[in-house]
Amino acid sequence: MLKSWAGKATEQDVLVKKLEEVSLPTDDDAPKKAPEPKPPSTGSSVSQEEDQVPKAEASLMQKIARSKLVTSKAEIEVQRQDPFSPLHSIKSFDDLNLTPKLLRGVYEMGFNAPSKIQETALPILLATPPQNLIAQSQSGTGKTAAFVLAMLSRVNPDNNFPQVLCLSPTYELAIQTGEVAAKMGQFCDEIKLRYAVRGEELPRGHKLTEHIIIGTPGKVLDWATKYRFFDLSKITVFVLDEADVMIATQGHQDQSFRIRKHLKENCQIMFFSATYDDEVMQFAKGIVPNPVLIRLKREEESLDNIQQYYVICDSKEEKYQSIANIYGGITIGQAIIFCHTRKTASWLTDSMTKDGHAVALLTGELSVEDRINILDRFRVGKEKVLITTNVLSRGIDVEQVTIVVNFDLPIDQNRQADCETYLHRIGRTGRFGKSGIAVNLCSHAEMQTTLKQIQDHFGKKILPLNTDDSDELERLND
Ligand SMILES: Nc1ncnc2c1ncn2[C@@H]1O[C@H](COP(=O)(O)OP(=O)(O)OP(=O)(O)O)[C@@H](O)[C@H]1O
Repeated sequence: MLKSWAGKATEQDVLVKKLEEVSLPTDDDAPKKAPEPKPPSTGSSVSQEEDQVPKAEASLMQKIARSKLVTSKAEIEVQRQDPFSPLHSIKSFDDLNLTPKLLRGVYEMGFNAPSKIQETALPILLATPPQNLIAQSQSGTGKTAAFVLAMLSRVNPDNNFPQVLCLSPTYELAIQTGEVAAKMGQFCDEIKLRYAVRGEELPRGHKLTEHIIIGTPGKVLDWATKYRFFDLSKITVFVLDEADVMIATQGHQDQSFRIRKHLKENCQIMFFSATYDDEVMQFAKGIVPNPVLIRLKREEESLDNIQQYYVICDSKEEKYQSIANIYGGITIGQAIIFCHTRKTASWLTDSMTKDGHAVALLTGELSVEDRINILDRFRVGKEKVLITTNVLSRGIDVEQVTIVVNFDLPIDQNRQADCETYLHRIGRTGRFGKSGIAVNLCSHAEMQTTLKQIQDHFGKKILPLNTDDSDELERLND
């Protein structure tokens, strides 16, 4: 068993328990971020407090709640700086020349074949000479498993000092990565791991002997440069995980750059992110010289098997009536209803419960553990309807969902249509080639503005639906 010297919880249960005790994100070595300024209120139904959870918390929840690998129709796009370097994709973990113990760990985890990102990334990560990599693919596609495998296989256990360094944006995400490393390396007794996270203290003058360090930037920087517990110039593999979350945690960019400056030129650098906007790219470029760039191409076809409708409703009571009609008129597998604020979500939950429906409410004020319990109940069908906010807009698979209702249309901070969130929300239905229905409840004014922006963005017509007409509703069953 790979030894973790952190003295920290290494079991999922314990971790989840611990999460209850800390309010996230609690990475206390990161300077606190000032709250985002709230957009001015417009007096509409979306003017109450929005329900946004911090990126780190959302990412953690996805990691813990995910039941399996996310399958993606998107293709991998590879951009290489060096067109002559050998690059081939592998179809089996056996092709990677891993040590037998490591290979056993991989199979023990139930990984029969590499995922798409792993097929492409692993040959690059394990190539000789080592190549730098910037990889982007959506959450749940197997990035963590890919770089953890690379980290473990690059360790030289004869050298008893830190050689592999992995930076995570928060304590909890660092522990999650360590858990994967511990599982994958369960037969590699000789490899040792140490967490550099808050709560871990070492006596002055201590020299680390563990091979892998997984930690948060502030703590790692302190350990390496202030206390000299280990030598950054001896690091041969440097992994930066969750770059998009890292950027959202103030101070981490700067600390990561400072760590980076101490690394030797030949240190292999791997950079992973689920999203890839300009800020992430800037960050990546500052850290990774001459990288191979791989990314999952954007999925454009995701709306194809979803019938999209809108219903004109000028008050929340009218919206409620619409939902009641839909509920009475069509055969629903399971439904998710998205509201913009916790307040609306609670009101809707109370109203539906009073009318005798079994509904569940999932909002950001709940602990991560409670949210996961609610999702688990919904997954097994204990409730047919899940009412939620943007807390759940991305990343969670529930295969039985046949209808998604936007009680409020998704808008961004500038009160423009948030097309990405729309895609993620309605992408909760119609998964794996099944057809799904998305119903948007909106006012006349919103139909002409936000809904039109969404329609134009995706180039797909959103049709009117009269929920008072039972024949029309009946036709949705076809
Ligand atoms: N080759 C594989 N075969 C089967 N399951 C896999 C494979 N690779 C990863 N998984 C599983 O799929 C899930 C998602 O993998 P992983 O956490 O590596 O994804 P990720 O892209 O890092 O996600 P995130 O962006 O949330 O960190 C995990 O439960 C993991 O155990």
